[in-house]
Amino acid sequence: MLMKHGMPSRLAFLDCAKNCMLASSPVFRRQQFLIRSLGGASDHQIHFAKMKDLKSVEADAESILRAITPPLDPSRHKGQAGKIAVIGGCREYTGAPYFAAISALKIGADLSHVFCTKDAAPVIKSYSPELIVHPVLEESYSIRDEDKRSIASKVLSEVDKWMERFDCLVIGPGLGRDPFLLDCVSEIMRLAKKSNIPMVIDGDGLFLVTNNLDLVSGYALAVLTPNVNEYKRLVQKVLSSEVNDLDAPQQLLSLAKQIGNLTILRKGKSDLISDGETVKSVSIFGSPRRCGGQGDILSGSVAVFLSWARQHILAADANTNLSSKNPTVLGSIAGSALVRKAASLAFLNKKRSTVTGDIIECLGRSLEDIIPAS
Ligand SMILES: NC(=O)C1=CN([C@@H]2O[C@H](COP(=O)(O)OP(=O)(O)OC[C@H]3O[C@@H](n4cnc5c(N)ncnc54)[C@H](O)[C@@H]3O)[C@@H](O)[C@H]2O)[C@@H](O)CC1
Ligand SMILES: Nc1ncnc2c1ncn2[C@@H]1O[C@H](COP(=O)(O)OP(=O)(O)OP(=O)(O)O)[C@@H](O)[C@H]1O
Ligand SMILES: [Mg+2]
Repeated sequence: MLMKHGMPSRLAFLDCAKNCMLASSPVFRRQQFLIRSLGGASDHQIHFAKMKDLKSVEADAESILRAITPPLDPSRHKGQAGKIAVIGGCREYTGAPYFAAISALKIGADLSHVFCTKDAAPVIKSYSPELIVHPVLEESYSIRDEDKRSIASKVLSEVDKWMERFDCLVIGPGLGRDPFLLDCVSEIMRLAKKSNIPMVIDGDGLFLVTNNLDLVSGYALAVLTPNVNEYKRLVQKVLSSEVNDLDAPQQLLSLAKQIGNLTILRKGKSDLISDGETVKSVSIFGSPRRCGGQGDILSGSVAVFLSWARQHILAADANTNLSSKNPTVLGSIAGSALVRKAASLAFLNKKRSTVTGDIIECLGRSLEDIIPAS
């Protein structure tokens, strides 16, 4: 029924208007109720059946958290519990990289770095003396065209000096979308891949990789953590289709497989995690507050747990008891579960006024409830 330029015909328009009126009429709603009572499969029932499938893949997140969280052993030295670097923070956004980096420390990482623009650095430093902040990135507005090449190579060498020390990078919280800055970050990602450093990619990092899939394609140590918008863009780009909520696990599996078996953590009412081989869900009760910044806590948390899962798997050799031995999946499950638990605890205290900082303050206690420090 489409005419030239993809415009619907008048007939189709009338049909659609009739259906809308029908759907809202009391007679139609009563008919639907009768069909449901008599056993006809309504959309709701089909949806419920799929939700039941989804339940069967619920991860045993607490066991994973217990298995991969390292003991507080006095013989360990600084750095062994993890060194994380967040690549993000620009003129507009200074909160997001701070949330990601401080969350990593509050969970138990030893060192947390932030690589951000020169403008953002003093602001992020002023939030916390705990973070190591490198003012190395540049946006187009602050440089001349003829200087771009030399500045790009300077940025890269500044980050390269540190690269081998990191257990995981978080790419994207508050990064912005400046083309020059994103070109530099693409090069940083290529460096990280060469050194086999895991990467959690979030926020504007997802904007970058959705348009440049080669940056992560086939890299098993990458985790993408899309929110609803970011997931939609990824599905449209990679699968050339729309998001299918009725078959969410299957679609996520195809997406992860298609990009080359990296791990995707799809955030939502339940978080879904897939590496293209399996799909797990984390449905622990979280918070009904949707204040900005909760995804940033998650990206920093996944980075820490991913590093711990890698250490655990290496140390435990083949004897480890975990059903998934993919550290990116284990790290995603652990991060998702802990952030949701912390969000629910924060909401218990603060109700409607819960903000991201309140959730960060609950990370420690939430982990303590699962695996006490002593
Ligand atoms: N306190 C902070 O500093 C926070 C910063 N945040 C950062 O904010 C940035 C955006 O994240 P969101 O979760 O809001 O992103 P979303 O993709 O969910 O949407 C952001 C907004 O940008 C619009 N948009 C979509 N495509 C665009 C494009 N190509 N160019 C310009 N605008 C576009 C969307 O319509 C939406 O209104 C990320 O860097 C993220 O990390 C958030 O994490 C929230 C907290
Ligand atoms: N409807 C929901 N119910 C419960 N928890 C949710 C819901 N939606 C998201 N979450 C949880 O909130 C956290 C952040 O997800 P969200 O989709 O808000 O990320 P985001 O949009 O990237 O956040 P940010 O503002 O940091 O960019 C995740 O831990 C996710 O599990
Ligand atoms: Mg986000």
